Amino acid sequence: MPQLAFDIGFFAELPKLQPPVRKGVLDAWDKFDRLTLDQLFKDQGLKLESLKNAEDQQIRTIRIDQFWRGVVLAPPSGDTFVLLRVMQHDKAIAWAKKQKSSINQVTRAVEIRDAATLDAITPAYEQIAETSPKERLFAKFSDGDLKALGIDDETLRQARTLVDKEQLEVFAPLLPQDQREVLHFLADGCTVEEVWQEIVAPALQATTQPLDAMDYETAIQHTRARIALVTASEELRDILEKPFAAWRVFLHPSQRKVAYRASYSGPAQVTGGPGTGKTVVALHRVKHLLGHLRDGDRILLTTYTNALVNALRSGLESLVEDPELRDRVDISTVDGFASRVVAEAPDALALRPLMNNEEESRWGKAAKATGFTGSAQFLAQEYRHVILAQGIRSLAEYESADRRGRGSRLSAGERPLVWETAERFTAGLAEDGARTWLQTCAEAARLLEEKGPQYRHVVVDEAQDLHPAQWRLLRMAAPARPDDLFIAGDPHQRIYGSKVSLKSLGIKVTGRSVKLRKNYRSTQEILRWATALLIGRPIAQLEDENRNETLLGYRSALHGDGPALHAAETEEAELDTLVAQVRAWREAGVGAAEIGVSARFNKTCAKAIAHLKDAGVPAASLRAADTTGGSEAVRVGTMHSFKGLEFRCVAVIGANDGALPFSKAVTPPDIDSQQHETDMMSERCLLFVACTRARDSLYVSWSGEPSPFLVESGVIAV
Ligand SMILES: Nc1ncnc2c1ncn2[C@@H]1O[C@H](COP(=O)(O)OP(=O)(O)OP(=O)(O)O)[C@@H](O)[C@H]1O
Repeated sequence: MPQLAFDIGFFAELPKLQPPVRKGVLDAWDKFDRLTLDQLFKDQGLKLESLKNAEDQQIRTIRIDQFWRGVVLAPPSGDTFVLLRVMQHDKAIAWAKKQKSSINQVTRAVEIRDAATLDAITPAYEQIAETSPKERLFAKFSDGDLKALGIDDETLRQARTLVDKEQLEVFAPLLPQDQREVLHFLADGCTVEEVWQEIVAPALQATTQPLDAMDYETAIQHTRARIALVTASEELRDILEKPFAAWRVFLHPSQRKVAYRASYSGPAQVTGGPGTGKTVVALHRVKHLLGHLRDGDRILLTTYTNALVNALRSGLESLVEDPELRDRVDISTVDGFASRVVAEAPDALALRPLMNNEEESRWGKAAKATGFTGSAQFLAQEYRHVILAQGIRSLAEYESADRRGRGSRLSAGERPLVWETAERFTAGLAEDGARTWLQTCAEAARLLEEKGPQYRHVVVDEAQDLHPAQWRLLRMAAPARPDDLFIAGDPHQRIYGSKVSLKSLGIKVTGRSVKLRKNYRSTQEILRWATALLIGRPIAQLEDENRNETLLGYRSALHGDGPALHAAETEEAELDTLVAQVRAWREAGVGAAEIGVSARFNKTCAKAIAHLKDAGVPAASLRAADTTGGSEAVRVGTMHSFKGLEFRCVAVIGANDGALPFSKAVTPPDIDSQQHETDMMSERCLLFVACTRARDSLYVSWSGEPSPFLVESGVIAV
């Protein structure tokens, strides 16, 4: 039976296709499903035509409607066809004629390249290279190494002509996708071994069969990272209706390898820069675990904010169809989980959670009562980063506690007074029926220690900001067995001032840790700009705080404009320009809810909402839009609340000196020098997080003096 499969290149263009064209795709798929091979080739409506003067007679076109054509790979044997692109008639014909298909000898995957354009431009680059004083870009790699990574003879010839990364950017979109990635990784400084692990090893996992260079039927089945086989029209309809949901169907080989590994002997970790699909991998891992769950077993899937809980819930709904299976997953913030455990305890007391701004004044009061003369900020941090972090329950434990990581001096003689003040603080809370969130987590961990774990697996997203008390709770939530913890996080996105490493918590992921490098969200231009904010700043790993993380090989295959920057004289003028920018996006066809506006402070967000509304643009705060169903409003929220989210267009406003870094969020160096450094880094990461939420367009503005982060990193001209 013939069938029409779908190439990832088609999905990438899908959001731009109008509904009638998508319907045409569905009808075409239906024909492939219904007709015999002979009928297909004869069908006058479909016109499965080969093209004159084409590079490859296997590349044909089909009619989608009067104006649109599909470009199809139609192998000479087998009956699986692949829809590569849907384009307007003339463009489709021109594009189709230039493409050539092949089967990669190493990865065994089907590849498509723009052979005509590559042939046309390569001689010119060969000439440039001969006279260029620069060393060739891949000079240090032998032909043997490159071939072992799947670089074929044609690409090898082209790669050998390149002298710099700019030239590679010219060739890259024309090359077969895997080979393009191999060259990008090597050009970015990755080793042959790293690239092999990233690209070749996962592809080889999919097959052990010997290669027949003409057996497209088998090769198509093996190209799961780029070619989707759809078995039912409902499934295709669902895919066509959710054009941004390609992640459900296609996983990059490195993503698939992590998510669908049969089993991990202990905790496993996936890291990677923003937009590399860590959340996607976490969701697929949940799907995999659900497929192997024993009777009565359950999964806990956690993240950081309620907005992200909602996103995970809808992600899981689209990935796992069976509602009964989905019911075996509890999705919650870690704090939400802690509250539930505590509330379910037989002698549970209903304690109100303490708000952050209340905490410091309570520390002030406790210090006054005991006569401690240091600052309330010092006490709050000592409690958070030493006492709660180490789960200390007595003066004796505190007296022998390791204060490494704290940059403030405290003599042995001072510890009893600090401890007494901490006891005064907690007693005050208990009298008032209140508890900090971290205390709730600590209490929940204690209860689970008594009662035993509630889950078979725990999957943690946005892991980089969790506090040791939260980790202890998660550790207690599942028994220490294979596949107990699956952890996704990015240390470049730490925005809450803790620098906890898994190693220090006794969670060992060595040998079970994978880094993702390909960004699926933003354009390369936006990424390059945003990553410059962090370049040269050491970022401690999630796994081990004594080792630094890098963004080596981190890149996007998407291209577009870089960020638009705007310096305003006053805040009022800045908000006027924001309105103009949002209007321009709307006029270009971007839906209101696809636009996110982010600022450092709530008050700036409130002003932006008011300003947009006054100008007739629907706008709502992130939280309100979620609860009131304001689906047709521009989303406005603080940079903290933007964590983990994404929008087609993002405006980051108020990037001023005084806002980033915000002095109240940064511990003064004389109170704690190390915490000062950590807080400064968090502020910098906050700007990075906000900017990396953008898919197509990023706009950054400030009034008065710009943030020193923008100036120091050289991303704005001053
Ligand atoms: N294999 C894939 N194919 C297509 N799209 C993908 C793929 N993997 C991820 N994406 C898309 O890329 C975007 C980013 O994915 P995701 O949110 O999982 O990344 P992340 O690493 O968790 O990001 P962040 O750390 O910034 O929160 C999403 O729109 C997702 O649908």
